[in-house]
Amino acid sequence: MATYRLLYISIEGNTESFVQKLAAVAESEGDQLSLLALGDEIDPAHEKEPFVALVPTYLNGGTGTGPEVVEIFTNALADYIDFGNNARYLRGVIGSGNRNFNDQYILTAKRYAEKYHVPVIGDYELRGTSREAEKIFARIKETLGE
Ligand SMILES: Cc1cc2nc3c(=O)[nH]c(=O)nc-3n(C[C@H](O)[C@H](O)[C@H](O)COP(=O)(O)O)c2cc1C
Repeated sequence: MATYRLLYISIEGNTESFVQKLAAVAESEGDQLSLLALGDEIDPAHEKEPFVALVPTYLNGGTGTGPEVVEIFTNALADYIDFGNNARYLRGVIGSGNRNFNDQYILTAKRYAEKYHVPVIGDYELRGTSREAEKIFARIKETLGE
């Protein structure tokens, strides 16, 4: 049995729903998740083990991928990763969004990957499916080690 550390932020509940799907997959495989949901009310703390971040996309302005497209709502997650040495423990990001946004689909996760030099290990739309949770949990295990 292993425990996998996941950090996430969920403004409207979709990411929370997908995290619960991941938790169900983990439990079915005899593993556990160590979860931290970020928000403005969470005090910064020092992470002590490798983690993966689930990053929904909230952008406004612009229609493409230029720098004028600005983050809204999810900055608490980035601030937490930037705190102390936390970024050192980030091993990968999972992007979520809505394909209606075309080129901006999961753009925030892609920006994290570039900024922190880690891979995007999976993506899904909105609440995701159980099948996607199975595939992405397998990637989490590969990324964080058994
Ligand atoms: C104001 C707003 C802006 C959004 N911008 C994007 C975007 O640029 N790209 C994208 O892929 N999804 C975008 N989305 C879709 C969200 O990322 C998607 O609904 C996600 O599942 C929200 O996660 P949450 O319910 O956990 O907060 C946007 C949604 C809203 C409400």
